[in-house]
Amino acid sequence: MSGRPEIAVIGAGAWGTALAQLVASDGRNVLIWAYEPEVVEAINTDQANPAFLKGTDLASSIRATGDLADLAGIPILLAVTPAQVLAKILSGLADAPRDLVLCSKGIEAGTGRLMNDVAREACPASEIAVLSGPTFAHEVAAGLPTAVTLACSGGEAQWERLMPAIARPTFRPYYSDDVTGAEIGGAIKNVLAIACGLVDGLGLGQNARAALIARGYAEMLRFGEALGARPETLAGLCGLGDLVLTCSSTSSRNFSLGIALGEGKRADDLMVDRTTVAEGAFTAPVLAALAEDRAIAMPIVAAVNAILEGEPPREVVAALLARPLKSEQERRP
Ligand SMILES: NC(=O)c1ccc[n+]([C@@H]2O[C@H](COP(=O)([O-])OP(=O)(O)OC[C@H]3O[C@@H](n4cnc5c(N)ncnc54)[C@H](O)[C@@H]3O)[C@@H](O)[C@H]2O)c1
Ligand SMILES: O=P(O)(O)OC[C@H](O)CO
Repeated sequence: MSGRPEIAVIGAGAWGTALAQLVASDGRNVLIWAYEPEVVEAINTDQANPAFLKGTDLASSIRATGDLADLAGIPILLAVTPAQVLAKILSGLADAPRDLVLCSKGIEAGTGRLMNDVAREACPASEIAVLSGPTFAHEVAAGLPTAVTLACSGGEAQWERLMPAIARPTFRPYYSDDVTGAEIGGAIKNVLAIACGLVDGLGLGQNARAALIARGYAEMLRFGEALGARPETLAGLCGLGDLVLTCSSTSSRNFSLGIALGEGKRADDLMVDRTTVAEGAFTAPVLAALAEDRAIAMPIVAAVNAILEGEPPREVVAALLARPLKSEQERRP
């Protein structure tokens, strides 16, 4: 790499690495921060990240570091860590005016904060944006056509700054200024994907899966409304779009986790040795608690949480089906 990087990526999992490859595809210098020293080494030595994105030859303009201090002065940072460690990692960054684009999907356990709340507190000088949508990392890394929501707290001026950095011929961001809506879609679809995987694992059929997607979307809309998200945001790529992708493919870690739970494996055993992140397992408890505190009817989210806590899936499903019949627009459980 010659010259100062214009973009940095924080987090070298599958998605951070794919985004680095995407933004480097026009020859831009990109610096990626990785948590594991061996990932830094593999990227700098072999232009590869076999631990998290096997089979991709990374662009020569991508370099890696394990030192957050190296990111100082870079005007655009893409934050792509697991949601539960974002606060800790951002607290290690020197605060400075810059564009901070949040690409993680989840809600912080313990605090109930969305990622933009986490980032505003850790990096008050930054302007926050949220990039979210139906995006399997391996497809983006392969240059397959993809579209996302890019919600900019800094409005159109920030969008104009970010476009040249992020849009590419096969990667189409769509503008929004609804940062909260963009985040809620991505966080909740992970929990609903576990629910749809459970349907597969339990052999409950495709009617049940379609019902869960539609009724899960109703839960997403109710939660979004309570937090001030716009329904049209949730009807877009970052909500419905991502729900459709993640609830129907074994490429989704969340969907696959649901299948394994439905087949009778225990959540504790499935989570213990994981190196990749299934965010829905961390979001489900905090989301279920937030919904209960605010009296937002989210029975599917509560059911997923109960199964993650060890309740037998078939009993949880039976209880879900035994609820009183009601209007499709009813807002109570
Ligand atoms: N993979 C995808 O297709 C995809 C697409 C869109 C969004 N996302 C979101 O991006 C975020 C990152 O997911 P991913 O798929 O890139 O990760 P991954 O599952 O591929 O890898 C796990 C990541 O967690 C990091 N990690 C583990 N423990 C850590 C710690 N203590 N501190 C800091 N980092 C630690 C690892 O370094 C690695 O980067 C998640 O919120 C995910 O929902 C993923
Ligand atoms: O593999 P998952 O379930 O984390 O899904 C990845 C992306 O969020 C899909 O948009």
